[in-house]
Amino acid sequence: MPTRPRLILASASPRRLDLLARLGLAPDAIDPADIDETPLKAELPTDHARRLAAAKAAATAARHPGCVVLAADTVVAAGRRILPKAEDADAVAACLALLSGRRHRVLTALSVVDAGGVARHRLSTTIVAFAPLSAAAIAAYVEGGEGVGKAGGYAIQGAAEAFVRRIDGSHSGVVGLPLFETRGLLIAAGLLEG
Ligand SMILES: Cc1cn([C@H]2C[C@H](O)[C@@H](COP(=O)(O)OP(=O)(O)OP(=O)(O)O)O2)c(=O)[nH]c1=O
Repeated sequence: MPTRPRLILASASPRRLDLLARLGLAPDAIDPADIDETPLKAELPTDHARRLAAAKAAATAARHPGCVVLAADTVVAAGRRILPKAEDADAVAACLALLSGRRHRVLTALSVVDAGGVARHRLSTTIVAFAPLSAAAIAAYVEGGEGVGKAGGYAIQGAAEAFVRRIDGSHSGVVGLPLFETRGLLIAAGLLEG
């Protein structure tokens, strides 16, 4: 039986590690790519997510020839607008005020470079509908501190799931690693049985 290639997770995100474990996989190494995540001028959210996931995978794969490398990028988009990773409490409040009572997209782009150096890509798109949020509800969420550092200023895996009226797509995709698409790419890379 051929030996399975080593798996490198090109991500510093503990959430992605946990989600990978749900596929029965533990990476042989974690080696995040350190790339500039600034959107290009007028870059569309889907293009941005795809570009960053591919760049993360390529940067890490260059350091691990002969290994399978998995990278992802999650973007919260309101229309054509890319929401920032909320830097502080004010940014979290601004994101939630923008998302209140409306639908937005959460895009997670995946890139897997296989042991032969072939890159494959997938995009998971999820529509999330938020309830209208009162100033008090936003203040309480900001106070909890969960939204800082998160794309779009919230984390569905925490208290913010209570704001979600409806989700169409992939819950794991919103958290950061869509399991359906990840499984497909890892089967193609020979790391999982089809
Ligand atoms: C919308 C949403 C975002 N997020 C956050 C986590 C991240 O801060 C952000 C996505 O940022 P990413 O740049 O995709 O990932 P990362 O910076 O966490 O890790 P790496 O680049 O090393 O892979 O989205 C959640 O955790 N839950 C959610 O529901």
